[in-house]
Amino acid sequence: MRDATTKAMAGPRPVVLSGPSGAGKSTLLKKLMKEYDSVFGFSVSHTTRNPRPGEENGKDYHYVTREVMQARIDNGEFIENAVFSGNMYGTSKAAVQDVQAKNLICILDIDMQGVRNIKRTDLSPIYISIQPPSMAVLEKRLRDRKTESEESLQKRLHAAKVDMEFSKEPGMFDVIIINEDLEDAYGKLKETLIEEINKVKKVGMSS
Ligand SMILES: Nc1ncnc2c1ncn2[C@@H]1O[C@H](COP(=O)(O)OP(=O)(O)OP(=O)(O)O)[C@@H](O)[C@H]1O
Ligand SMILES: Nc1nc2c(ncn2[C@@H]2O[C@H](COP(=O)(O)O)[C@@H](O)[C@H]2O)c(=O)[nH]1
Repeated sequence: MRDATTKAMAGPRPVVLSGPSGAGKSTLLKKLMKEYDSVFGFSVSHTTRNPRPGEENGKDYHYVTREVMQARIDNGEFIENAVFSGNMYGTSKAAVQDVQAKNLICILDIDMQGVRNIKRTDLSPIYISIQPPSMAVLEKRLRDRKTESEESLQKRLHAAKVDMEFSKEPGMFDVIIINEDLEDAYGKLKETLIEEINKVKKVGMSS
């Protein structure tokens, strides 16, 4: 998995947001990208899952068939890939390079398998885990989101238990943020990233 392609274009340090499905990763990263649109760029992953209402191809994900995804993986186009809740997901080299070429902070929203795989690359991101306050709250958020079938919901809750244990492994994450109150969690996320944000802003002002 060690790969120098993304390192060659190194600019600001990328950011990995991970944590259980439903913990609030997308909610937090959308807030961040809205407030700092000229600082962050989202690494648009590929997936074989169906788009949810309101999601856009090329913006939220690149939606592909299993055949296309597998062919691209076999062709070495991905930095990491994983199967989550029965669907394939992956970060392409192009997704990261597109953001890095603009000198923006590249944000990856990936599961724990992705975190393990990214740790074997040269990307060297800041690793942040977004955690729910409890499994009960997580289940309520996932149910209220109304995006999952009962089967998918159960798979995601099972993965969440494993994920929350995994996040306790020493050194796995630079920062763990409990997303109970959204504004508090967002404040902690900004605090964690403010140094990198200011670096990018400074370069933007001098160019
Ligand atoms: N602090 C919060 N308080 C209450 N609801 C929240 C909070 N943060 C997020 N939510 C809600 O919880 C649901 C799950 O959030 P979100 O979709 O951002 O999770 P996620 O971690 O990105 O999930 P996935 O990995 O499945 O994409 C959403 O409906 C969102 O509006
Ligand atoms: N390893 C990877 N995981 C990814 C990637 N893109 C998203 N994800 C993770 O999948 C689950 C489910 O996402 P959802 O959009 O179907 O709810 C979530 O934990 C994401 O973080 C990827 O490229 N690689």
